[in-house]
Amino acid sequence: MVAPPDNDVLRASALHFQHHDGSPALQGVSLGVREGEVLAVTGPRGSGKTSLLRCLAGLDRPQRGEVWFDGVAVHTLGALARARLRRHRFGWIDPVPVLVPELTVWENAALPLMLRGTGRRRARRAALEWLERLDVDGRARSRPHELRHSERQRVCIARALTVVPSVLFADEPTAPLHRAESAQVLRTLTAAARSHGVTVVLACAGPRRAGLADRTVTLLDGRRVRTLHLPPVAGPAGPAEGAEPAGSAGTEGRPACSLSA
Ligand SMILES: Nc1ncnc2c1ncn2[C@@H]1O[C@H](COP(=O)(O)OP(=O)(O)OP(=O)(O)O)[C@@H](O)[C@H]1O
Repeated sequence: MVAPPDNDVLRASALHFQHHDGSPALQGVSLGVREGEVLAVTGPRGSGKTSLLRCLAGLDRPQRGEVWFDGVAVHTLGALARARLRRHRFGWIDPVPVLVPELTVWENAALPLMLRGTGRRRARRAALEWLERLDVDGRARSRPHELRHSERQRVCIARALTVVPSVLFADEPTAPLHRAESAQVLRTLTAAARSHGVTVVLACAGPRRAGLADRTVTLLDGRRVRTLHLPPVAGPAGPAEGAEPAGSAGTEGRPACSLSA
């Protein structure tokens, strides 16, 4: 097997993924991510954003298709090798903050570094730096239950950045934050990634949050689309006359969706 001959640090080819219960999530998605790029993956709920990020990060294995990272065929790796790859090269942010309740905030943020073998003192210093950037350094000695939900999410973002991963997968990272806070945190995240050469794959539901990205890829029903035009949902009698498409801000109101090649 030979790596695709291009400059993308991460590449997916014709990914097909379905969940254990048979739900189709990805139906032939291909994309490349350049080194240092901030790529936004947008699309409505259920369009496959999380599934795509999970396949790219080696958390799930596609049933068909290939994932290449830095010359490594991720789709062929066993569970242990994928876990090692994630620990050493990738960062992950979930839409809901999950922290170790027994550890303090700084210990949580330093944990991935310590798991990589960095000493406690150095890991603490790095964690505090990132907590400061995310404006939660004042909470460094608190336990997660003492924080507000949005503060816990900032800690999760700091934790993901502390290791300065090669690729950061951020799945709706600002979902628990209100709009102004969300915009500020996204700016911090993308600026930090740019200054440290971190490649970012960012899933976000709406085009507004994708504004800070270098490029946007849109999914609809597990496929990559060029423009998002949601067709009206057909009932037993067919689409309602003049029905409003249940679209996002990017919807132009035409009852069709154009699929990319
Ligand atoms: N654990 C699961 N088991 C079965 N089907 C699932 C599971 N998670 C997601 N799906 C289905 O897979 C498809 C893609 O979901 P996915 O979560 O990847 O989309 P998404 O764009 O990230 O949506 P959201 O914005 O709601 O997170 C949807 O049809 C969804 O219902």
